[in-house]
Amino acid sequence: MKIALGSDHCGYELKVSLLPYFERMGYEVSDFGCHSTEPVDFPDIAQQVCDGVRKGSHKRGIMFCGTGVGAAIAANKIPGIRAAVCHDVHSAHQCVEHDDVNIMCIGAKIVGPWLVEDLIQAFISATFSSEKPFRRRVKKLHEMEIQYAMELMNKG
Ligand SMILES: O=C(CO)[C@H](O)[C@H](O)[C@H](O)COP(=O)(O)O
Repeated sequence: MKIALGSDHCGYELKVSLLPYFERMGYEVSDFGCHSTEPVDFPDIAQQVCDGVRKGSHKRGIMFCGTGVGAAIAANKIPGIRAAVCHDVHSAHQCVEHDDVNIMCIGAKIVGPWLVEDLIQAFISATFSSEKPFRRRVKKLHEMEIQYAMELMNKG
């Protein structure tokens, strides 16, 4: 599974510290930035990471900012993206199993170096459930995207 990575300046060091972990686990990753601790704006990075996922070159994405919150807000603006802040292992797998989350957002200033590996492992190993209620709900999320996009277009 190819994974798109991204961070802002607050998440940069944690993201980079995880590169040996990804290699050890045999996960193929692309780093869409940022590439230093120079301040950047998380929406710019979220766009890069999410484009990798929605265009299909990467199956899932993982983003790191200070809290994970800004990254998740930005990612959820992008059609086809379902992003969640996950700071516990149960959410990290259930968000995929029930909600087909494709971008996990982590607060680099909130979680520690051991927990983050468990979060990533849970997120990457999980698969979307084939049960009807979960499929129906994700379909509704998709329909909401279309509905609100149409509203905007009709406003001209
Ligand atoms: O946590 C974040 C957004 O939810 C981001 O990491 C921001 O960068 C955070 O707001 C910190 O910003 P600053 O420019 O480093 O003060």
